Amino acid sequence: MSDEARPRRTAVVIPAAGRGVRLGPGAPKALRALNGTPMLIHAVRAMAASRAVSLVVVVAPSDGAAEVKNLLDAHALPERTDYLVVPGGDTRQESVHLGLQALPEGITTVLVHDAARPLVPVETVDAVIEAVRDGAVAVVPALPVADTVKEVEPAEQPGDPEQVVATPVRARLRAVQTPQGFDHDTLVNAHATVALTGEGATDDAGMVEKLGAPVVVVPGHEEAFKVTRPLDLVLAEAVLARRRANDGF
Ligand SMILES: Nc1ccn([C@@H]2O[C@H](COP(=O)(O)OP(=O)(O)OP(=O)(O)O)[C@@H](O)[C@H]2O)c(=O)n1
Ligand SMILES: C[C@](O)(CO)[C@H](O)COP(=O)(O)O
Repeated sequence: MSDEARPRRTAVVIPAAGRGVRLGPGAPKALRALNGTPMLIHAVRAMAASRAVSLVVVVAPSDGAAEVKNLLDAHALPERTDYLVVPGGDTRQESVHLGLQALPEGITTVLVHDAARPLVPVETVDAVIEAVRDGAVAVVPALPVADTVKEVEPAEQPGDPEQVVATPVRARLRAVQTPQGFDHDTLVNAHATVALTGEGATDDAGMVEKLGAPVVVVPGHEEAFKVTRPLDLVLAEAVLARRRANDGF
């Protein structure tokens, strides 16, 4: 079968194995509730809302795969989408790598989406998928940066102040979100390469950049923010309350 005739199957890997240290003590972050439903379930629903997504691979805390399987079984999820759960690793990068290894043959487009970004709208998910299907090998949703960003030299001694070394031009900076979208073989190759060199990256597109491949930007969304610190939980609950109020009219 020629490449053009291959059916285009899209899978999402959801790294959900983090502890959520910055959120404070409690259950692993992905299992914390937002409006009574675990953050992970919101994130899975956000991905499965796209009709293009046929498989969701959840990368669970290494000691919590059974609990996550039970959670997925207990919540109503679209029938057109299949779900797999695999145990995660010590870093986000390792967890995504383990999720990629669980993908079956025939997947052509892969999205990687943080469980910690539970409220991303389906329009953003579809825009990422469309850009990959239009030929981009890597796609990131991104927003302009609101604050001025400084590059600093870390303090030499604990307690010493950091020194500013540069102020990048803000108009050229973007805050990148997830889901990030990829041609399957490009992402698998990028992860294999960084695993060999030992070089890390804080997002998956960063690994593709290390291969020298182009990364395309599509508009991100304010509601795709990452739940990282306690105040983000307050914002997430407020977004959900606004959605409920809008649905009510
Ligand atoms: N070993 C890890 C670490 C992180 N993640 C996932 O990567 C996403 C983004 O990471 P982040 O927001 O940094 O989550 P945590 O690592 O849980 O946060 P913290 O650094 O505060 O502990 C989250 O969905 C998280 O569950 C993962 O799957 N495996
Ligand atoms: C992938 C990511 O969400 C893009 O902004 C981000 O890099 C994750 O970083 P974290 O340190 O794991 O929160």
